[in-house]
Amino acid sequence: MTKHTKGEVVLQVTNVALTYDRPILRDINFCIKNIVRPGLSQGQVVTLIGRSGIGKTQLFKILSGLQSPTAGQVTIHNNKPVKAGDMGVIFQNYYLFEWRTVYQSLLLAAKKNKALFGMEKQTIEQYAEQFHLTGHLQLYPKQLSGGQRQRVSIMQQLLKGSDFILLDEPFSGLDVCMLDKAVELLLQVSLSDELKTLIIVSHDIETSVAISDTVFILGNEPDKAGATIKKEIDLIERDLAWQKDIKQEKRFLETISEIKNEL
Ligand SMILES: Nc1ncnc2c1ncn2[C@@H]1O[C@H](COP(=O)(O)OP(=O)(O)OP(=O)(O)O)[C@@H](O)[C@H]1O
Repeated sequence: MTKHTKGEVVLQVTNVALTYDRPILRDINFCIKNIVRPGLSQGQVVTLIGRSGIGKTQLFKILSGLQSPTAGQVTIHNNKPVKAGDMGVIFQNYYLFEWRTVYQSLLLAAKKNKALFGMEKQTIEQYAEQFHLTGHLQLYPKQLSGGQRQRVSIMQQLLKGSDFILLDEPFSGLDVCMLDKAVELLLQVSLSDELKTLIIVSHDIETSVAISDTVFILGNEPDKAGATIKKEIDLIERDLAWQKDIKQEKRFLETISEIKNEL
């Protein structure tokens, strides 16, 4: 197994509950720790899995600071309560400003990042090359394919400089080719910085687990109203993380069955 240590807590969820006319989420407690791998800039990739309607989107919104929980709190680095804007959020439909060119949108994002002051244009061009978008910078979003929109959305969040990127169903609606590219892209993003933390909410269990180091299963427990984290699976401990072609391996398929049984 690759040598690694788990360091500081980068995100902590404490006693989070959400109630509308009935309890939706209860007693949500988990943390994400910074993974350190010698000689490698390795971010965290975490997947949140649960059956339809269980509360994944609600938890996603709470994690991103876009929604306040009824109780409990989410904190990031050094116990700072999370607020809207702290996290880069990529929604399923890759929302983009339709009336701005790709370049104009990216420039707006880059200008929010003080660390890029004076280097915005140069950084956009570098990312565009890396993400195969150089020839698309002067186009409007309606002139892009689904995969290109996704790459622009991810670039936007990277330019803003957020350590956390939350992705809602990043694999839905992609064909097999694009799916492979999206996976490659997310891995590339996770390797760009040790503190970069990707949190993925997805129905595509196989794909998201294959690129994750930790899986959290959101589900119901008998006789208790509201969903909670039923199980945390450390894929590093199981020697299933950071491995190419892991999807074919028996051990991986057993973990997928275990997850499905929990849903
Ligand atoms: N504003 C609201 N008022 C009342 N109930 C709500 C509200 N928003 C969501 N819910 C309920 O919260 C529950 C969880 O919804 P959520 O969208 O988080 O599910 P999900 O796990 O993301 O589902 P899916 O995978 O189908 O997208 C659902 O039962 C839903 O009806």
